[in-house]
Amino acid sequence: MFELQNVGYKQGGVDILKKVDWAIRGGEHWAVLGPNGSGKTTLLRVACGYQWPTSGRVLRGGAELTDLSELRRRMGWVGEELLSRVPREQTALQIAASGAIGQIGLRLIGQVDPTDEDYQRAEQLLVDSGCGGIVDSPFRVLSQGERQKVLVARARMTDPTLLVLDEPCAGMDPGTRERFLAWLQTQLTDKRSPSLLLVTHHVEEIMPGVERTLVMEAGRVAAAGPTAEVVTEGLLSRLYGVGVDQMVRSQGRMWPVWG
Ligand SMILES: Nc1ncnc2c1ncn2[C@@H]1O[C@H](COP(=O)(O)OP(=O)(O)OP(=O)(O)O)[C@@H](O)[C@H]1O
Repeated sequence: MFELQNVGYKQGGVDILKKVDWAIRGGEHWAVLGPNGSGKTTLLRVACGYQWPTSGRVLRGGAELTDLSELRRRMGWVGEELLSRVPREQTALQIAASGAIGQIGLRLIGQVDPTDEDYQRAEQLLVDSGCGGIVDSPFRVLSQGERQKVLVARARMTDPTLLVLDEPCAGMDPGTRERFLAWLQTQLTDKRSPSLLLVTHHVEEIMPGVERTLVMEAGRVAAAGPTAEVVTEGLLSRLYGVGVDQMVRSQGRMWPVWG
């Protein structure tokens, strides 16, 4: 689907990304792990076409990209920055439908409104994600889990081939998080879903459907491949500077017991 070859990103004389090679094929779901400041967000911004690398190549479908907006159109992004820009008084349906016109919520004047078909599609996406009961609720009253689902529905309005979820469980209580992750697992196994990139600091959030993991360390790819092979006690201890006493494996998930 897309490929980064020998990608570097330098800002203010600092190498933020160094010699990154990464290829994502259609239908693959990836987790992206790495300590704070290791370059995850920068990598995804390059991968999704929000910024050019300062060296290396970005390919899509085997051909080198010359137009980043082409890449951006095929990517959906759900993260903290987006969450903070949502107009809180607008309804779940309005927020979801605004994805069809490339906006975060609707402006009251001077814009092209979503069509009736867009609203129907947005409602269907919300219903399919178990949010049928909150379509007319203002965003401000929604739970953290519902907010994430509304933003996923918004991102899916343009049929992205790849969807980035940047720390979607941040701030969720354990019950909300587990219900959200159970829902995410159903999305991962649904053939209609786009490929997913899940950025997280918590290994246990890597659901069984996320079969591959890329690990960033100081701007480089420290490891990439099948999650079960890549995510080991030794790697986690080195990455985070805290020992892992044991890794509990249960129902396809891994729970590190930090020492
Ligand atoms: N525009 C910028 N100018 C200078 N330095 C930057 C810029 N953007 C990011 N950095 C630096 O690059 C490094 C990687 O940042 P990035 O946000 O990609 O890391 P991250 O792995 O996503 O971190 P976190 O887990 O904390 O979100 C950090 O040291 C950050 O301070």
